[in-house]
Amino acid sequence: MMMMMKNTKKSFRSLSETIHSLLGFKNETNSTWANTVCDIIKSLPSTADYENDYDDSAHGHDHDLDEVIISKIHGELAILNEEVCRLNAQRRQVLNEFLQLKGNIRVFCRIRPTVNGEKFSHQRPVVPADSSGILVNFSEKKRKLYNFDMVLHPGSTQDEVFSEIEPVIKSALDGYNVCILAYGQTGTGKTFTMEGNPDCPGVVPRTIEALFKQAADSNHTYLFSFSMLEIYLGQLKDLLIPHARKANDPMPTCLSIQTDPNGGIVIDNLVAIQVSNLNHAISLYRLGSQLRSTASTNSNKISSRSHCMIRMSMTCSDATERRKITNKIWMVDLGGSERVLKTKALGRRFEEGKAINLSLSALGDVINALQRKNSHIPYRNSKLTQVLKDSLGEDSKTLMLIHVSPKEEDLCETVCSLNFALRLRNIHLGKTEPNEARVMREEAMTNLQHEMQEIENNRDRFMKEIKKLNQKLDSLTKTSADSTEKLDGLLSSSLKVPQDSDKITVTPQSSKIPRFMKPTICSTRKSGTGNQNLYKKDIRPARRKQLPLSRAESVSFPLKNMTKSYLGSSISRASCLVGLNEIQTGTDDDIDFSSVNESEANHWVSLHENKRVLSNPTRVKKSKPKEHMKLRKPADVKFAGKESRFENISTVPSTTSSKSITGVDDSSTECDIYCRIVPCDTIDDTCHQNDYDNEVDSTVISQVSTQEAQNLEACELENDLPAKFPSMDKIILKDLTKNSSQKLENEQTRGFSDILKENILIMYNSVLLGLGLKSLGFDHDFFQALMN
Ligand SMILES: Nc1ncnc2c1ncn2[C@@H]1O[C@H](COP(=O)(O)OP(=O)(O)OP(=O)(O)O)[C@@H](O)[C@H]1O
Repeated sequence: MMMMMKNTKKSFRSLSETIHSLLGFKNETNSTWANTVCDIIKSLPSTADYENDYDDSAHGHDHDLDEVIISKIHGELAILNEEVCRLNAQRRQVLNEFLQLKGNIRVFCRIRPTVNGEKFSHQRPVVPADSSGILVNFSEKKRKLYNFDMVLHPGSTQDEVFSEIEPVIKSALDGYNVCILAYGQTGTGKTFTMEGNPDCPGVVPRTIEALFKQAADSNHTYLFSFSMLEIYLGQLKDLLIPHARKANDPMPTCLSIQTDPNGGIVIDNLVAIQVSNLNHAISLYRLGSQLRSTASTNSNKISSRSHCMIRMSMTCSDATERRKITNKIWMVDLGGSERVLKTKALGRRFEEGKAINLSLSALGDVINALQRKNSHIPYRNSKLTQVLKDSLGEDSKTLMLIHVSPKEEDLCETVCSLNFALRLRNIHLGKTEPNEARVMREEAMTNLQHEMQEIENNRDRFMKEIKKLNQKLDSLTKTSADSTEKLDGLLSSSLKVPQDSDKITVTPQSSKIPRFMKPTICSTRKSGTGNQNLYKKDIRPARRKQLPLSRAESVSFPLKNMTKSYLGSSISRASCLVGLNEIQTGTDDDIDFSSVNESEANHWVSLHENKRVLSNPTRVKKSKPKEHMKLRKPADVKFAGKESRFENISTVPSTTSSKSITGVDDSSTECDIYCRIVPCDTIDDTCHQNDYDNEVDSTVISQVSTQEAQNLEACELENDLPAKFPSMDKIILKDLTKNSSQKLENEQTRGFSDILKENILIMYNSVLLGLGLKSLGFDHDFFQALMN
């Protein structure tokens, strides 16, 4: 490259010498363009200058030092990352041991506080005994203690509940399937625990938040997707797809449960939406919650009549040590168990209650069989257990949150719930765990917790170190990129190196070139030179290029009849169609894609592990043409007949020309098009009409007198000028007519031989200049422009 540059430099010199020697008559001719050519050549940097600059910027000591530091940082980062991976694996192992000691199926009990002025007799029926026991008072003499992994007393906060759940979220990120279930009688606070309210968010929003946070803190990249369904009357319903409400509404796609070759559960047709942040996931959760089947019952004003299941799937491909590449966390708000006789439910409510009780019983059977390590696990007895099949077994973590009512009249249901929980727990830990064994277990758990804390502290330290190094690396690479850019700038200001050619093209400094020598924008575009700087990162596409109608990545989505809380959030295709009040459809075919074309729709829904995964779609708004852009529309514009005529117009001061003539402020690439477009509001229509109809042939001018020619030209020019600028057009007109009269005067005073001589001389010089410039790499377009 250096050799090439030197050779070219030689050719610059020889060109300048050649032109100087060949144009020995330069002084006689006194042509301004010949002087300008010499100026250009003189202004070219000398070889020595270039070499110095190049050496300074590209081969400086700083640059070398940076390179050394960068490679050192890379080395350190590799070691630190390895260390973090090792600590992650260690932490995972310790956490797993800890959870195993705690129990892969853990059972908590939450006692609902009194609400809405509920009153009690002198003795409360359900009282927390200690942190893990509940005392049930059947009568004054008869009491029974129930033990759990943890008891959450009536005054417990959502924070306290979540702190018990948090360790399993780490397990989920480690690749284990996790299942969090809220079980209990109707009206005992299951939905409150899982969903919460804006003031006290529940387990679902907190879990999602923790997932995103912990994923961001880890040194891996996770991809999350959100799904939500309900099991209503034994049927699976996608809560991100609107249900049919009217008779003629199409039925939603049927969800079916399949098992993949690895034993994983796949729900066919379930919508899974990739979520990149908490807000996105929460807006989907809210949307799904609104579609839940609820009804008012004797026990609860807004009673859930189904099992609501929220699934967050996570994929992490860059952590080989993870249990699975893709795993999931299920958060299930189970339907309330109820005594149908007590609730006096009839008809549909009765059917709902029956279906809920049946599936809850099936769930109890499955967990019981799992704990007993039975050879047959009765998963197939309900849809609920089929869906949770791969999240309840050995290789997963289960949390059961049992909810009980504090009311005496609910004692029977409370005892049922407690017995259900006991059945799960007793099997896991053994009915009578000796005290000694329990103490040892607890001690081991505390040690493991400390060990885990230490590992996490070390890991955090390393992570901080990695972050610091990365920042340093960024700043160093930026510096080196800056210096490269500086070098590029230097190169492009003097020598332009085309990517695909070994030729070096000289780009003369535009300010030094007379206007007639500048290539037109059209020619630069054709030749790929000009504004398209090869080294510029953001090469702007020509404006004419239409933007694609939709992008794969999401920003926002137009929502029909969406409540205020959803506005501005990214929502699924389903939500786009939901219209909440106007529920329409559920199938791919039925979905109202009226605002979306077919290819877009296909783009949104991609198959991901047999699931329908909606990549977050974005509808790119067709923006209304701006006022000044409207001027470009054919109906609104008039084309000046000749380029030369336009050029006259373009001499109108910049404020006018930039707005009214080009209509573009920054796109130089489009300039050659819009330059020729004159908006109708800047040209008087009558004048313009004359302009075309009465266009004067230039040959006529030679036949008329000088004065007539002047008048005619002035008249023509006057017609061309915008009527809006009377003062300015007079000035321009005066200048132009003056020039043309001078020209005619010269024509008359000089003899024919003089004119011929001058023309030959110009031609001769042009050829010489052409030969010289050709050797510098100027292309055909340039000469065309020159000739024009
Ligand atoms: N821990 C709590 N603190 C304050 N209010 C609570 C608590 N638990 C429940 N509630 C209140 O009790 C009422 C019933 O709760 P919720 O709807 O969550 O019960 P549920 O078990 O989900 O009922 P269902 O099974 O019928 O859906 C609600 O008004 C809720 O706000």
